[in-house]
Amino acid sequence: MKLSVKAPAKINLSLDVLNKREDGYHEVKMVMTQVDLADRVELQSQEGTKITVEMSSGLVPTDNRNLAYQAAALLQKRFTVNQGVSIYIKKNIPVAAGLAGGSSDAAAVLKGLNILWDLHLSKEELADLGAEIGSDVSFCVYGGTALATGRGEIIQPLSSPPPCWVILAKPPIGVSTADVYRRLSIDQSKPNCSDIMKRAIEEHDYKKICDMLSNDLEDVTLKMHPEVKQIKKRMEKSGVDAALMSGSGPTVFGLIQKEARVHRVYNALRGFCDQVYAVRLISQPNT
Ligand SMILES: C[C@@](CO)(OP(=O)(O)O)[C@H](O)COP(=O)(O)OP(=O)(O)OC[C@H]1O[C@@H](n2ccc(N)nc2=O)[C@H](O)[C@@H]1O
Ligand SMILES: Nc1ncnc2c1ncn2[C@@H]1O[C@H](COP(=O)(O)OP(=O)(O)O)[C@@H](O)[C@H]1O
Repeated sequence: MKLSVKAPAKINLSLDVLNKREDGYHEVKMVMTQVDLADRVELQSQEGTKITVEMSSGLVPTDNRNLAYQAAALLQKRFTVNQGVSIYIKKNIPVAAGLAGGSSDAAAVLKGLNILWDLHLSKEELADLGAEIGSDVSFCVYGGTALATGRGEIIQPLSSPPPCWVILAKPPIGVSTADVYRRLSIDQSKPNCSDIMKRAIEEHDYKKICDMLSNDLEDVTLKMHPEVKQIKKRMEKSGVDAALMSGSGPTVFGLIQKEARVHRVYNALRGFCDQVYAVRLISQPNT
């Protein structure tokens, strides 16, 4: 049997870092949402118990360091599955970009193998397993839009934000999430933006969503990589409604509601940065 699962990218509309925990992770509160830039994950049963991964892009290892491999191995071990799988990933999401491409691939494998291997696990159970692979995997299992707390693995689904275009621009640098968290100094007095962002989404208030875009990790990455700051400035000047860096970066996204403006912004960024995408928010959870 063969199965194909879509693995969409995410952006962080807000990201508050609350404190550093004893286990080395940071307690966060963030509003995340998916966009229609997606990898395609193909799963095919294979003889024996071997797990193999192939990718269209050579940038990511295909051995047990691959998050898709880890997802399959986790299910196989936890539920003593006596079957193998070959995984092919058509990579469309830029790697190490703050867009959770690897986490989304892992979530797609969990969801796909749940069907292929007849495991009958609930979304909650899949999300709990996802948290063992990475902090962003649980959100990717749910998909859509959500408030994420804990280290990012506690998910409260939210309604969809008002429809809009999203311009993504990724400079040719990779950013290590661990490195960005390590360099952050937490400002405890800073107001918490995610609660207001959550309310703005519930109220379907596009202007408030734009006004409240906020990311505590942005300053850290902008200081390390001034070219990210340049891209953000360029985006703001070219006419987006609001712009922000996603996750630990370096991708910057801009929100636009007027379709007539999308081409202008896209072209202004294309002259400046190789990887630019004009996509839309996904309005329904990806089941
Ligand atoms: C920053 C965010 C925002 O959505 O996204 P990305 O920029 O990676 O897309 C996430 O918090 C990233 O999630 P993810 O990429 O799954 O992180 P993990 O693999 O769990 O952790 C990588 C490393 O980041 C640090 N880390 C991660 C999450 C967290 N809440 N606190 C941390 O301090 C830890 O040092 C950890 O070893
Ligand atoms: N299937 C995968 N796709 C992308 N990256 C992966 C995958 N498996 C493991 N990785 C590793 O995970 C790291 C983070 O990748 P990614 O999920 O693309 O970025 P981010 O965490 O910034 O959103 C990279 O260093 C990459 O080598």
